[in-house]
Amino acid sequence: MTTSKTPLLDQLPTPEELRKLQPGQLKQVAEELRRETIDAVSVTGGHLGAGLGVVELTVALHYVFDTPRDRIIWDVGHQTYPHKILTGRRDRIRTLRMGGGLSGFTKRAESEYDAFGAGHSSTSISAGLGMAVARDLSHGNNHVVAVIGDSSMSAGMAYEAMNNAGALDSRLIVILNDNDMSIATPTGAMSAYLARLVSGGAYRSIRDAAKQLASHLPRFIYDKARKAEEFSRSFITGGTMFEELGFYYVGPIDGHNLDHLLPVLMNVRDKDDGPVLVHVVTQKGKGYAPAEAADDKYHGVVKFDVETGKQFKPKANAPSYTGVFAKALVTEAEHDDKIVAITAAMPSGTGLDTFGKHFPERTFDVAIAEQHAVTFAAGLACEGYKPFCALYSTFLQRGYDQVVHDVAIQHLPVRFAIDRAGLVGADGPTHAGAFDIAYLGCLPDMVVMACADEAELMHMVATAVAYDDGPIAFRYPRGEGVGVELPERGEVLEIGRGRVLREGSKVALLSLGTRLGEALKAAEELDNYGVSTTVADARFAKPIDRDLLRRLAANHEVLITIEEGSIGGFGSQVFQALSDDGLLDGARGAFKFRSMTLPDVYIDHDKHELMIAKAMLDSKAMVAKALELLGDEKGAARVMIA
Ligand SMILES: Cc1ncc(C[n+]2csc(CCOP(=O)(O)OP(=O)(O)O)c2C)c(N)n1
Ligand SMILES: CC(=O)[C@@H](O)[C@H](O)COP(=O)(O)O
Ligand SMILES: [Mg+2]
Repeated sequence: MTTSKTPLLDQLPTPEELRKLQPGQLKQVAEELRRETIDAVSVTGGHLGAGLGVVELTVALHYVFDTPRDRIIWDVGHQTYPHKILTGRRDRIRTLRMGGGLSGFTKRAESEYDAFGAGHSSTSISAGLGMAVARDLSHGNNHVVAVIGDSSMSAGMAYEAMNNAGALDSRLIVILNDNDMSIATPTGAMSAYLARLVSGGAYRSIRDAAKQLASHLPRFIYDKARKAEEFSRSFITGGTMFEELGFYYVGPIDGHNLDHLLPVLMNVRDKDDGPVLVHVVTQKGKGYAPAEAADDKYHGVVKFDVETGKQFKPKANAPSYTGVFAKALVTEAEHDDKIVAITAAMPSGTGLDTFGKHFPERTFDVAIAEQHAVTFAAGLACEGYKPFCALYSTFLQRGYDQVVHDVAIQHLPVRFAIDRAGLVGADGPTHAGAFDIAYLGCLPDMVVMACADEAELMHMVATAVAYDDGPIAFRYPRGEGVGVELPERGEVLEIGRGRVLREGSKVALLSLGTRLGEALKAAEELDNYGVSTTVADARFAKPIDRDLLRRLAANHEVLITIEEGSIGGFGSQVFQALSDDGLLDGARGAFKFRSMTLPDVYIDHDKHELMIAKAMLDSKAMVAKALELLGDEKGAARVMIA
């Protein structure tokens, strides 16, 4: 009979059972929960460090609060693997981030314990305030708790929410999970401020003594003492900014010590008025030596050996697009001292950590503040610099109004290096770079490029450096390139000019971005059906190469565009151009145009290649589409079932 490594956790399928335990048993629950989390992520990969840092907090929250009736909202949601194990999903935790398996973030459709979906940071307080106000409007009495990290607290949205919560004086609990970490080392004044609060030893001891004394006094004296205590606090620590925003600040307390966590959480739970912020200090990667020792605290890991912590990183067959971008930008910056680079708390993810090693004074990590990053870049561009704003496609969505209002309308030459464009695999729909072609292509005066491979990416970096007539963006996917030979330095491309790679006469496949490889494969396959196929690489989603379009429309029966982007993107631009040029006015059936895009749905996480097949954007789907348009429906059907 195998003895379980988690005997107590085995008896806790949901928080109901957890809440029946004695407080003294919770330490063991936390130990077992940490062990289970490490073991699960060792076989799935995913976000580990953040979850390890909130094991005790997770246990304490589900013990003190009547979840799911009391709402717990986790910011970003990458730290919720322990939460998922405790809330009825332990049996599926080893399907994490796999096709058909658990999401790597909170997801309302996945569990009633996931009060709010996440993936992007700094949304928890806004969502929590919404739920608190809804409770008050319907005369409810449940609690609402938002758990937000120190870096997620650096985003403007968090302040908008706290400002409003303070003004409404809503009963809302915010737990600031301060592990002094983001993905990389923390940046910004907020981090320094929190460090001051945490290190204010004098503050803690005086305040603790005053609290002890005050809690035994009659209410009216207690209120006076509380005012005095706030004065002492403001006197000692300059007043917590959170209190200036209308929050009652509690802390900092040790977020790994259940003897501290439980009484404080019970107190704030039973405090019946206004917003409270509990400042807990934790350690990212806590309790797992390889994570504690790592610079990134094992923020994001692939499968690994539990004993040694050694990650099983797959051997790369080609350089990553991110790495090629970073190297190309370094090369360009060696020739142009006006080039500066901006990241929003993603230095390693965007490759700007590499750029920063070469040009530290020209590299800016603005923390999780994409809106600020864009307008900060606009300011730099006003003064003649060449700012490369390197953001994931999905995170650029957070700064969209700034792109329109502060950059495009003012024709400012900001360069947008859009990483993680297209489907991103395990992170799923919250992180998909699905919409950038659509949301940028509709902006007057915006140039939008998409590279077909890593050599093309180098050319686009060089083109962006040279282009000073307004904003320009280039998109590239997560992961490895295709393994093409790389030039020493990128060549400047002619704006708005595509290229033909294969000449045919019946079908034209006009690809944008990295679908080109599959388009060339499709053309080879169509040869077997006697269908002569042209393959062209658009290179630009905007401005459209109208000459190329006219040529393809005039010389082929069928034109198909392909892009790893949503509806409303490149295909729509092409449709607009074809119709404007009267190229769709011919006799019925004379010329057919179709646009292959991501389907108009949110595609759940899976391996990238499986998501692409599901999205019908692989070579098989292209062949089937061409045959269908040529009237060979049977051939098309055969292709799809093969
Ligand atoms: C809007 C947005 N920008 C960037 C990210 C990428 N990101 C994911 S987690 C993370 C760091 C979060 O740090 P913190 O809030 O301190 O949580 P911790 O990982 O330390 O627990 C970042 C920048 C994101 N999820 N959302
Ligand atoms: C939680 C979060 O938003 C980031 O950690 C993101 O998952 C990183 O994505 P990549 O793995 O593509 O860099
Ligand atoms: Mg942190």
